[in-house]
Amino acid sequence: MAPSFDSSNSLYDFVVRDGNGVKGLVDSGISEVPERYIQPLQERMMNKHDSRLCDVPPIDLSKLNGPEHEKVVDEIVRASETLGFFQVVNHGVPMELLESLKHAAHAFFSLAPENKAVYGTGVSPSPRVKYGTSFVPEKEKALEWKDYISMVYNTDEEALQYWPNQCKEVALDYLKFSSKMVRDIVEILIRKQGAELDDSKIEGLLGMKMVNMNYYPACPNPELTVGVGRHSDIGTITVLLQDGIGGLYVRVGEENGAAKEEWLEIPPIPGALVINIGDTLQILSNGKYKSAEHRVRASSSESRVSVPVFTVPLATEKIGPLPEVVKKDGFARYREVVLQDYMNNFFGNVHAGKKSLDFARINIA
Ligand SMILES: O=C(O)CCC(=O)C(=O)O
Ligand SMILES: [Fe+2]
Repeated sequence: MAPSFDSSNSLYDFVVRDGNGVKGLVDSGISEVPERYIQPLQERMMNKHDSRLCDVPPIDLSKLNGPEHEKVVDEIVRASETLGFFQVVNHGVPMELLESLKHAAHAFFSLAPENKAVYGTGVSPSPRVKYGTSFVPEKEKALEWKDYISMVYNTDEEALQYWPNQCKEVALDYLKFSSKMVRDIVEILIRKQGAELDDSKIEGLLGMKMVNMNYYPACPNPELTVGVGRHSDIGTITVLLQDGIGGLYVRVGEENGAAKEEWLEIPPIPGALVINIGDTLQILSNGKYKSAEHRVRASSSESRVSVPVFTVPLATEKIGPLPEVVKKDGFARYREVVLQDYMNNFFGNVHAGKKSLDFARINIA
């Protein structure tokens, strides 16, 4: 018997406060998306078959170590300057680990609600581990159809002590195996802007790492809601593992020649990882690299999981356009910001496309 939520508040309490999440809502037997999840018309995502697939072939990262080095560098730079999204293969993360990560995500979200709720805000045994739902539910008019667990890396010991048993080992391995690729790509992109950063500056830019596991339960009316609303990520780059269900879309902007707003689907490619540029690289490059605006459609048939690793500068780091680029351009598009302030602004507001960048933007008359 499906529960009746006689007010929007009782639904909010069930999903958010009591930690049942969207998964709990679906498991309770609902047959349609509750009012609280219905997005305004302009944010809804139309039928899956109405949009084009992004057909750019994945970039083979192993070729960075061979005679085609420059060609691969160009592919990475070009993708970062246009869509801000690309896929990579031969990336150094073992295939079996990718499979284990998807299983681990399902294992964690299959736990009984009370076993996930122990990682909720205010009760989690570590401030660096957080289970939640939607993005900032206390501020959102319409909630997002997603539950997540987020794990910020500090030390191995801490991760093994506090991250959930169902996923801690694989999440830690994933973070380690992907770190080299993240560093290589970020170094390539910075060098292409004519800047040489010393090791300590690079470490500062890559200083904070967070692994998330996202869970999007099968949804009775995917056309009325969103899995994740339009946003850009705030860090340097994000590495994302998606399963085979699909539903990740990136916005093609006017700068890429689109006449009107268009969203391309980033198709699941077995064994590939998705890379997207975050706000930090857009700011550092004075706008040359495009932090990608993206969103996720809920799926009607099966639950979907995705596992991003976010690489973000240290909270104390000051981020501004690289002096070499400002010199070439003759002006700065962004002011220098302290990353902690930038994050507080991002996590304190609902998803709203690339509005997060306004926090650092200098309005040029
Ligand atoms: O699930 C996905 O494919 C993307 C998720 C995402 O954009 C995020 O977690 O920032
Ligand atoms: Fe994202």
